[in-house]
Amino acid sequence: MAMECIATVPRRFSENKTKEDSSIFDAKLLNQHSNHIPQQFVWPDHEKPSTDVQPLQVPLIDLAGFLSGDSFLVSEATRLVSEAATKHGFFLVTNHGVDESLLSRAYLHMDSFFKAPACEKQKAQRKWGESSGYASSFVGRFSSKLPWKETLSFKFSPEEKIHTETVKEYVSKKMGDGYEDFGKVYQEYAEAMNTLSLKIMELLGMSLGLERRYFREFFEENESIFRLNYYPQCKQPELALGTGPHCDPTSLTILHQDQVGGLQVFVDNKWQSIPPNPHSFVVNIGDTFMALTNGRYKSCLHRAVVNSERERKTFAFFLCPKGEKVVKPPEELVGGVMSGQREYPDFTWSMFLEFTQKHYRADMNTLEEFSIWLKNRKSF
Ligand SMILES: C=C1C[C@]23C[C@H]1CC[C@H]2[C@]1(C)CCC[C@@](C)(C(=O)O)[C@H]1[C@@H]3C(=O)O
Ligand SMILES: O=C(O)CCC(=O)C(=O)O
Ligand SMILES: [Fe+2]
Repeated sequence: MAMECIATVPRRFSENKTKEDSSIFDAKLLNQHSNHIPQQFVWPDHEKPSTDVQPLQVPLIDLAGFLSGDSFLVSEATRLVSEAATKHGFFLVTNHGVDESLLSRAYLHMDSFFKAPACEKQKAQRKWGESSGYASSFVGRFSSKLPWKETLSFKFSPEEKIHTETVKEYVSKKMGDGYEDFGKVYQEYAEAMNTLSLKIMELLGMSLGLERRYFREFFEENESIFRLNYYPQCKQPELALGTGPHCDPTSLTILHQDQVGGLQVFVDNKWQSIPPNPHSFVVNIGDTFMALTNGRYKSCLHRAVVNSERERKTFAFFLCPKGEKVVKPPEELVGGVMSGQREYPDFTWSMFLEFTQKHYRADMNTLEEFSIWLKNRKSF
């Protein structure tokens, strides 16, 4: 990997930062230079991490069992998914068919990128309003409650459907020579997530009493986001958050976390942890899928905490429909035995994504705020 740039020492964080300032967040240097984290990374008391967090029991779905067609295994999988998705939207998937060696290669390459000098990472710097690219500290985007993480996000569409820039082409364009293997492993990972997400869409469709292919066809052509989350060690983890409290605005999130732990979900009025399980993926419903089910399946509040001992790494694949597809629930989930009441307006993912990238920081109210924003736009 080319290291032609000279490591730049990041300018110190000071109170009078302007939004335009793209100060480099180099946690290693921040950690070495002070026992206190910059004020911009300190969260308000009511959002600071809690200490006595217990594990949340989420069902472990045997995906191979579901796909085998065995009637008992199918009914067991659909029952467990229906219960979890109706309550909090989180479940684990095992026997998923993703190659373990792909996972270990993906983690290895993550180290090589996030441990590179800041100016090397900045070659892929996220541009304002864009959902792809490298982001550190988010200081150019938010002025307070900064997440203690660095992220590298890619756009992904299954090539056989619409030819868009692939992950490996993006990496080559942004990072140049020496990143061929890096681009290849994340292209392969994103393709594996696309395959896995469509299988899960079959399971979700059946669990709602729809045709098995209903949601699979809705997402066959997708314009998804694949994100690497790197959470450096933090000197004051009791004051910071790796990722703040939010519901994913997307449709379905497939997350792999390393062995460190830190993902928490707000269920039954308290924060509960999802312990690491290397052989499974954490899957959660997002706002867009909640709208597609007319509110039947829940997009749930969650966050990531950090620690002072170990860095933490996770991969998040966010399945999103084609940008211009209209997001509206099937009649079966609105009429019939249902109240006939629509919970959310029709919208497109491209509008919702633009809302989160240019107008509103995703939190626990994103979908409601977006619905209001849409109505206000229409009344002009
Ligand atoms: C569509 C997206 C916006 C975010 C990345 C994906 C799905 C999750 C969103 C996010 C992680 C929710 C918390 C706030 C956020 C700003 C972050 O911490 O990164 C969100 C992402 C984003 O807007 O970049
Ligand atoms: O990294 C994690 O544990 C969660 C990250 C997350 O929720 C997100 O990126 O949307
Ligand atoms: Fe999330």
